[in-house]
Amino acid sequence: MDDIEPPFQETYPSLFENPSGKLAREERFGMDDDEEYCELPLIDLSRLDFSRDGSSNFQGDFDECIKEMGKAASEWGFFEVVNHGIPHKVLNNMRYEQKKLFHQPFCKKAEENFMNLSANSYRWGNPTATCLRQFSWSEAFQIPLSDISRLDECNRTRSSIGLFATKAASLAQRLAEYLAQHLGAKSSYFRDYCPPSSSYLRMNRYPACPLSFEVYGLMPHTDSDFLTILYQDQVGGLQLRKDGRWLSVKPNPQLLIINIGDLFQALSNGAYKSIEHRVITHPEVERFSVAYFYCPSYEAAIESFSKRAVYRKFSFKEYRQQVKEDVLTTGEKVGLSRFLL
Ligand SMILES: O=C(O)CCC(=O)C(=O)O
Ligand SMILES: [Fe+2]
Repeated sequence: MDDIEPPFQETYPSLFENPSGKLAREERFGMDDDEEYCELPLIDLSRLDFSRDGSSNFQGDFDECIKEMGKAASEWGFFEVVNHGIPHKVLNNMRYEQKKLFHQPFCKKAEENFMNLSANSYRWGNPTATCLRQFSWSEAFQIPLSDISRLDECNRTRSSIGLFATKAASLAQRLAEYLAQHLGAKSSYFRDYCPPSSSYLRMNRYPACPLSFEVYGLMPHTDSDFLTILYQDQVGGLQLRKDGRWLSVKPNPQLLIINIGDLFQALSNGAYKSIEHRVITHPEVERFSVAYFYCPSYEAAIESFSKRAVYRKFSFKEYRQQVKEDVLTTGEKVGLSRFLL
């Protein structure tokens, strides 16, 4: 059988020959010697649903739910949700198809026309890395929602991915609207500027990594969207930075993780936080996750709700171009601070 793994070490021998300085244990896990786990705020979204089982929830529960979300978005930039409305069957089918795709031979995945995806949809490692710390031991398919209908694998693959995307799109919009309302802002913004076709899915696979103390699964970053819905498996490895410490998120495939992206931080004038996060690798087990990135159209203007804006108005296109330029010239995304007034 052909190898499914991207040729990480073979392609970048100089990076891997003399691993320069390990990711020190305290850098991987925070100051303590042991991995430090955090309890993310867990929010039961059934309280948003007024007609569930024919019964109505109380307005008080609804308000409380939105308050909890707003608080989590401000204090953590991350929260977990249960009763989120995406059926487990949809999630399971998505994961099944994702595994099937990634378990194809590397040479097939890397083909230009694989599944009739747009060019550069498949990515792995980091071709511009100059040291191991900049390298990501992972592979991903990045799929704009507008590409899903033309996927030419079998129908089942297309419909499983499509169904997941449709459900995630509607959840993302609802959450964004409630989060905006919580700040007293107009929630119609999202309906007007975030058509489903401008969002995208990223399926991630983190192969077991023999050098798991040397290399990240995904480098530290913030997401360049309004919010992200993440569905991860049971392996674990996601960490977020809170108050200067890296904390690990306990994996629970029954829950979805929601995190605030840069654009919501700008829109909310810094009230909601786009938090840095990363993935560490596992020495023996592969890990899968899928992220839905809720984005506006390229032309959409991002402008703070507040009269005393701390960020200047910018378009999503401008933001993407700036990120791209910074990554090319400095090796890193600078992000929102570029747009501070
Ligand atoms: O795999 C994960 O847990 C995180 C993925 C992620 O942060 C991303 O794709 O932007
Ligand atoms: Fe991310």
